[in-house]
Amino acid sequence: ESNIPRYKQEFHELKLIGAGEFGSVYKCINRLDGCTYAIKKSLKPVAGSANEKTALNEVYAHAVLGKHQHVVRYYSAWAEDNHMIIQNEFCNGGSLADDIVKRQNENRPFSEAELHQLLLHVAEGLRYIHSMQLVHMDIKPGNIFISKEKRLLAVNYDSADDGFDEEETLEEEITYKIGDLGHVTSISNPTVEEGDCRYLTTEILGEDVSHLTKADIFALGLTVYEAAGGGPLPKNGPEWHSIRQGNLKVLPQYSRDLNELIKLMTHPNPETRPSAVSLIQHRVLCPFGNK
Ligand SMILES: Cn1cc(CCO)c2c3c(c(-c4ccccc4Cl)cc21)C(=O)NC3=O
Repeated sequence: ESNIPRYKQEFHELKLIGAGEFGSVYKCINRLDGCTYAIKKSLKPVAGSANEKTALNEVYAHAVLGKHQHVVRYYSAWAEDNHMIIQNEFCNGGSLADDIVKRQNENRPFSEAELHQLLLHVAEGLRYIHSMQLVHMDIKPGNIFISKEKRLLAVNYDSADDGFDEEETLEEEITYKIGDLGHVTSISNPTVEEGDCRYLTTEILGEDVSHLTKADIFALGLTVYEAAGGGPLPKNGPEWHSIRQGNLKVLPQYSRDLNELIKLMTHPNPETRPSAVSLIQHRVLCPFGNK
C-alpha cells in the first residue's frame, strides 16, 4: 500500500478529452487490466454544498444504474488530494455534439436510418433509467457518447489462388450511450438541478415536477432535431418560447413521420409526449413495423 495517489498509481494518463467548469476528463489506461477508461477529475466540492450533492448524486446514480448497453458504465469513484475522481467506460467515438459538428463540416448529414438508430438507442437508455424511478435531466448531444466497434461482417475467399487470399469486410457498429449522470434525480422526491437551458422544458422552469420523465423525452426530441440539422438551439428569447409552443422548423430532407415524431416529443403538454416505452414501440422506429 504505497502513499502514491491512487490515480497516478493505477492509471497511465493518455490525453485530455474534455475540460470545463465541471473539471477535466482524461482518456487513461489502467496499468493492471490494460483497459482504457474515461476518468473525470474535479475539485472536491465543499462539504454540504450543492456541488457536493451533485457529485454524490452522480455516483449514487451510477451505482443504481448498473450495466445497460445504452448508459455509460461506471467502474469506481474516490477522493484524493482534494479532488473527486470518477472512472467510467471510455466511449471511443466522442460525443454526439462532436459528431454533429463534424458532419456539418463534412456536409455529411445523418441519414433517416441513422436518426432512427440514435432515437432508439437513447430511448432504450431512458426506458432503463425511468424504470429505476430515476430521470436524467440533462439529455443533450454533449452528454450522449458514441462507441464504435468494428465487426467482422464477411470473409471472402479468393478462389483464384486456392483460397489463401481472404479479404474481410468489417462493418462499424455504432452504439449511443447516455452519459453524465450529474443531474439524475428520483422521480418521487426530485431535487431538480436544471440542465442545459437549450433543452429545458417550460414546465420545469415553472417548477412543475409532475412529469419529469417527459422532460427527458422533450430534451431527446430537441437533441434529434439538432442532429437532423434543426440547430443551433436558442438559450432564451422569443425563439426559445416559440419552440416550446410547438413551432419547430419542418426538416424537409426527412420523412413526415420523423418530423411528426419529433414534434410529438417536444409537445408543449408533457402528457402528450410519448413515454420512452411507447417511443421504442413507435412504428417509425420499429424497422420491421408491427403490421
Ligand atoms: C468530454 N468527454 C469525452 C468523452 C469520450 C470521448 O470519446 C467522455 C466520456 C465520459 C465523460 C464524462 C462525463 C461526465 C462525468 C464523467 C465522465 Cl468520465 C466525458 C467525456 C464518460 O463517462 N465516458 C466517456 O467516454
